Amino acid sequence: MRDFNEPEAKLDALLDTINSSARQAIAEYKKIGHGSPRAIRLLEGAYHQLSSILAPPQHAVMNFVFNYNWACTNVALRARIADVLDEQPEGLSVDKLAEAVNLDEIKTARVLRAPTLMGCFKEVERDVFANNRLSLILKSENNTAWFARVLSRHVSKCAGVVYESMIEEEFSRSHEIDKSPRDFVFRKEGLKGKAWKILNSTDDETRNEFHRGMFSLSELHGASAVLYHYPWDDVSSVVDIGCSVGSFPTPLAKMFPHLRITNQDLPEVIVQAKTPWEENAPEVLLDGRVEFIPINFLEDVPAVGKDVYYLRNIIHNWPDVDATKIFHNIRKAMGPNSRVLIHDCVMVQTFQESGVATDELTIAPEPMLPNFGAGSHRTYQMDLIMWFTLNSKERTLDELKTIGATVSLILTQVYDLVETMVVEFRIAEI
Ligand SMILES: C[S@@+](CC[C@H](N)C(=O)[O-])C[C@H]1O[C@@H](n2cnc3c(N)ncnc32)[C@H](O)[C@@H]1O
Repeated sequence: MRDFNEPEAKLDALLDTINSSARQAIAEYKKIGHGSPRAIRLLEGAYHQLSSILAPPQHAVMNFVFNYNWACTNVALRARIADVLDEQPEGLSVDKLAEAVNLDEIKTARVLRAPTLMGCFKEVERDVFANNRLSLILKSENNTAWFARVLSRHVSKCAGVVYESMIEEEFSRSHEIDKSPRDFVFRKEGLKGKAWKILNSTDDETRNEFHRGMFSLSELHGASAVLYHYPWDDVSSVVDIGCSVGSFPTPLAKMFPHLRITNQDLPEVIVQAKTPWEENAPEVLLDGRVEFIPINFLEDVPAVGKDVYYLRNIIHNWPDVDATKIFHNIRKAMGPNSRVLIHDCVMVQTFQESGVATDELTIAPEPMLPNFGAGSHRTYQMDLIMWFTLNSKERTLDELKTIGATVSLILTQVYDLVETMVVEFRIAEI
């Protein structure tokens, strides 16, 4: 056992973790083109922790704010620079590139150099840029490009007023959904609109942006891992509550032909929800294994007596009072063998709490922070996005348990899928 009170032992252990996780990621990269999320979580967490110990403090701290890569990425996305470069795999001089996207040449080069430093785009010779493995993701055909565009354009605006929203009387101590920094921005700009009305808007561009963003989030989170990790063979019916346009239930139906699936979302979404099924899984529609039922889950009870009530990226959208209403309505629909699956990012503390069960969670090896530190970067950023846009949050397992307990549901199983977790609840036996 190493004594981590000795600073050197700590540094050596972090270096060992970097070494072993990097070796694992390299082996995976050779096979599938990238390291697995599990290896990358360890690697990112360990090297950030090591560098924050070794670097001058002002250097480490200023890196938090010396970070305008989001602004440069936003320009690249909106000007579709990766699409233009894609036609010139050997590289394109910045004067021609700037002309093609109708921007200033000198500014375009500066916008590209900051992400290039981080490995996104390549300067093949002075003022000649080309795509590389990372910048190809920014091509407009990719869902990730759309999600990155929404975050860097809209959410960054909400982030800019967080402190103001925390000291303005009406917003400061409110945890209601319509008192988010986004609402603060809207009020300042004289705009109106509830978040879900806008996201499910009748304006095709906004709606398309949102739907592609949701597909991207699921890709980013590797959320399809739930298809392989949950025992779907043991259930026969699944309700996807807040299904959107079906990025989860369509592959589920294809992989498990015995399942009967109910899609539930707001009426305006259910109208659009059939199209992707017609395009991607028409055989399931023809089999009659899938149904579409509109719902307002804050008020209505979902389809009754099904085996699984699955909610992905739903509970994190709602403050506690609304999340409790959703649980309450589902509880009314459940039969004795039903279970609820909450599929969200789950917050794990940066410290080891004595007496708090960690269930099935993977805890990082010492001397790393128990939650892998920077290896959990995206989870903590998602939590902030939920706050900035919906005054909501990602939750800890204990917070989820507390909401479940209000309707006599107990946590029975946790599946740690690295970027997200699937948390199973069943009716508590009395
Ligand atoms: C963040 S999206 C998640 C979509 C999908 N579960 C996924 O992971 O891709 C949230 C979904 O909740 C739906 N929603 C919002 N408010 C709702 C309500 N009151 N009743 C039913 N669905 C609602 C939205 O229309 C949207 O499709």
